[in-house]
Amino acid sequence: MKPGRLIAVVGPSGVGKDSVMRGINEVLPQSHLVRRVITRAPELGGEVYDPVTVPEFQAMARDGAFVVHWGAHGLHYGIPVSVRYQLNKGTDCLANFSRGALTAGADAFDNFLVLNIIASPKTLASRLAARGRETPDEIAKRLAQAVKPLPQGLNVITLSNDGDLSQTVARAVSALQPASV
Ligand SMILES: Nc1ncnc2c1ncn2[C@@H]1O[C@H](COP(=O)(O)OP(=O)(O)OP(=O)(O)O)[C@@H](O)[C@H]1O
Ligand SMILES: O=P(O)(O)OC[C@H]1O[C@H](OP(=O)(O)O)[C@H](O)[C@@H]1O
Repeated sequence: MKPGRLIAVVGPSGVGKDSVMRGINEVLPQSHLVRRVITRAPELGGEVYDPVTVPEFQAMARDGAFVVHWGAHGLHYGIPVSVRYQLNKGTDCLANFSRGALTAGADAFDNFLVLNIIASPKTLASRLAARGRETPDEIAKRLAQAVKPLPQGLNVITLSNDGDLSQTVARAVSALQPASV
């Protein structure tokens, strides 16, 4: 059985990674949305995740519960090893990833593809403000980290999400074909 692709969705905070991932999954329900483990309070929403405390996260990392994990915005994020079960049965998996963890991801997964979502600074600022998950101070810090180069040598699809979400999703689905997402 051909393993599924780990599709790492990256881009600046507020660009629409989770929205694009959910849209792709609606069009291609045979794909799998990876549920991350995050040291974020449970009630904050924005994506479906497994909330844990920092000591819990550290114990999980020590015990080998993650394929890849990273820190950003004062939080810890982990991709659970259960993703390997999905990949091994040929399912393509969509994971909200960190640009800083792409090299580790490419090392960890055989079939690794990057979906790089971009948008203008003006779009990012208005979307983060409208989402309302972070404070204005946290939003300013996220915007300051909007530009980050991707590592060389990866298989990358870049798409703008400045326009309609449905159009971005349609372009993403088309770019991900003809493989069996
Ligand atoms: N094309 C779009 N047009 C209008 N609003 C959008 C579009 N894409 C996403 N949004 C909205 O922008 C906000 C940020 O989107 P989302 O949470 O998906 O971004 P993200 O990249 O996953 O952010 P983060 O990395 O901070 O979690 C959400 O409120 C979402 O509904
Ligand atoms: O800036 P880079 O390293 O690409 O991404 C860092 C982190 O920012 C976002 O976190 P959140 O989902 O907004 O909390 C991403 O999901 C990633 O985990």
